[in-house]
Amino acid sequence: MRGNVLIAGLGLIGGSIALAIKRAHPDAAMIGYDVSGESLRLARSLGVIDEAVPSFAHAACEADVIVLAAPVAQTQQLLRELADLPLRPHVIVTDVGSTKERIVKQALPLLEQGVTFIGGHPMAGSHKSGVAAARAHLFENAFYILTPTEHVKEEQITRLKRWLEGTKAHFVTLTPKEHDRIAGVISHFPHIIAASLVHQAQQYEREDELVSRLAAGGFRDITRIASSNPEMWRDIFIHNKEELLHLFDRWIEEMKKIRTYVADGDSERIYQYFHEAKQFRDGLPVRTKGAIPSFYDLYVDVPDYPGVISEITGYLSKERISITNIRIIETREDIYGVLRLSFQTDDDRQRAKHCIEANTNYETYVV
Ligand SMILES: NC(=O)c1ccc[n+]([C@@H]2O[C@H](COP(=O)([O-])OP(=O)(O)OC[C@H]3O[C@@H](n4cnc5c(N)ncnc54)[C@H](O)[C@@H]3O)[C@@H](O)[C@H]2O)c1
Ligand SMILES: O=C(O)C(=O)C[C@]1(C(=O)O)C=C[C@@H](O)C=C1
Repeated sequence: MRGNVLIAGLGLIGGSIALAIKRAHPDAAMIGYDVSGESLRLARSLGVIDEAVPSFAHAACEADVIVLAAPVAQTQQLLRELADLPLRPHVIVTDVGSTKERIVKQALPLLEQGVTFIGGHPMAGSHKSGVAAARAHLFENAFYILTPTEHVKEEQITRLKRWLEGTKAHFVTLTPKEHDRIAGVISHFPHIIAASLVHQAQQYEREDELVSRLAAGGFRDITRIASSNPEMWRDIFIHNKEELLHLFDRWIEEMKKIRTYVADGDSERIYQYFHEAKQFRDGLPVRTKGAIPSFYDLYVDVPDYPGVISEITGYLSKERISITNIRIIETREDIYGVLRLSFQTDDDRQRAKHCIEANTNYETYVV
């Protein structure tokens, strides 16, 4: 498709959307706007956009598609500005914000003027922020939620999906309320848990500095998202307040319940608690990105001697196969350890498997 695509907010998500749109529509002109001149310059020099513009209003009036990709409170502000501008009659305006009710409400004046606004939320991301972390494949296989109102015609939704087809995401339509309820439990609330675990460890650290030195595997896994952008999460918590207050109450009840099992030394109930959680967690779809990101993991049995990791990564780097994560799962003296290598795609994982098998006699397997 051809046309001017304006991306307002060139961070992780805006940058990734820009790259995905360009991948599917190379003739589209990707125009970027950001309040940060630095992000704008970086986006231009990384080739994420074709043109950087200093004025949102001017570029919006010339745009065929407008993607708002700023933090949610800023997205509301941009929607306010759009409502006073003479936009092209056929323009499609969308956003990528992690909350939907307040944003869609903010878009009502636009919708009442006959402008197409379709709320959107690609359900994949990272704890990293900024355009340097943007990737065209960030949303591959992820769910991409759309929250059109009754003002929006079906053909406009189809047109937006065509613009976004380079994301290779799966589109799902929800009402803004449904969206905020579900995102509350699987995305927003877990961020508070991660942050509060970190706060708890930090308080313990004041009494014993070994705490952070010993914080390893499990703690790191469960608190990864506590490294996310605090501005973004502050805005999400202000937007989805009602749902989150409800989740706090339920969580406190949940903690009281498991606390009682522990206090009573009720081994049967404690076992059941973990067992049921494991069953539900293990049953979640693994190939779909989203709240539980999918990783393409390859396991390698490696002898426990110094240099084995650099040997393997050396073979992979010669073949230009990039690894997204690397971890030794178990090493004890004199026995084989398990090296877990994570890749962005199944294809990378297959290539890595062949490469390691061709260069070593270490056993590899996919679980
Ligand atoms: N990070 C994730 O995992 C994730 C996933 C899905 C959706 N989202 C949503 O995507 C949006 C962007 O998040 P991100 O992770 O890309 O953040 P980011 O911090 O990487 O990027 C945000 C960008 O918006 C710019 N910005 C701020 N105010 C602006 C304004 N008024 N006009 C134009 N640009 C402005 C910032 O300078 C920055 O470059 C947020 O609404 C967030 O809720 C994030
Ligand atoms: O993987 C991560 O780091 C994320 O936090 C991604 C995540 C999530 O909670 O799943 C964060 C916010 C979004 O709106 C969508 C995705």
